[in-house]
Amino acid sequence: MILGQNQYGKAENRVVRIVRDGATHHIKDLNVSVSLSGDMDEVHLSGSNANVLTTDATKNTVFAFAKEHGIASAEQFGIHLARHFVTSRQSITTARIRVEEYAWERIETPGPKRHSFVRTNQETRTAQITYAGGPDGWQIISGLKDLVVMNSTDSEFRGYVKDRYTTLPETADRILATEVHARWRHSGTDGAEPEPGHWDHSYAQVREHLLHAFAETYSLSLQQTLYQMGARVIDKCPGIDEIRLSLPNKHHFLADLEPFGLKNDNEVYFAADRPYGLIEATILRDGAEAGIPADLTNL
Ligand SMILES: O=c1[nH]c(=O)c2[nH]c(=O)[nH]c2[nH]1
Repeated sequence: MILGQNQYGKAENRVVRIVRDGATHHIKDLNVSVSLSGDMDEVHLSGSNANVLTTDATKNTVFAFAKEHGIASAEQFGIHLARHFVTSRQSITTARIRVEEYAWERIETPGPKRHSFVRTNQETRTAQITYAGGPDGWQIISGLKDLVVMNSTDSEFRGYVKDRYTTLPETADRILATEVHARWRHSGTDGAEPEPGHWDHSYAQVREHLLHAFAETYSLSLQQTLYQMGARVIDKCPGIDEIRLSLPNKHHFLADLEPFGLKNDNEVYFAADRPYGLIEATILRDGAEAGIPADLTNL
């Protein structure tokens, strides 16, 4: 038998970095997972730990880098870490850094103190940085998850296959709601430090395009809406070659009010949490090769 693909590292390092600018403080709150691979046959086969950088040290590196380099963005922090692991040890050939970022909003109060925050309840920003060495060894995938959106009209669903198990009534006016889970891959990344604010600006742009495309599309299906959302990003963001969207259809069924002698004129819905339709697709720039895995749940 042979040893197949393997990787190791410390998962879910919860690192919070405070920047104190006088009375005004800033917070970065990340969940960072490090995964290293390379010449690790012997630790599995003979038990020699000679090539093993401990997962404990990878954890320590995350916290030390938060101090030494600061956290400009999830992407930039991941780039620093990935470069460090691959360039500092010959036995490590690939580093994959996954980051979730939790957003805090300032609680604005009268007076000079600016150190209170409330966790925003919207999406979680994500990033995955993989570095396999050399100038071309970078892959940077940004993303978001749990961004819940709803259109209360301008959505229909008709003309689908009717087999003997089909009971769903056609509708020309329904609620369309989903929880956006998106990943997008940046092209031409060489790990160089872009201008300050680059990654935040890029993130804000993609988020805006996704939301606007969702709002502006008259939907004939969630599949069609998904394509419009992804296509908008590829069209408007030249530095992004690929985007994958995973959209659960958060079904809203008309509540049956007839037993109570009430007419339901598209006003009262039952928001079902499961089961849900799950609509997923990748949209690619012409000529680009797919690099984002199909199953986003582990990303
Ligand atoms: O937008 C939709 N796409 C489907 O494929 C589907 N299937 C279903 O039952 N409802 C919906 N809605």
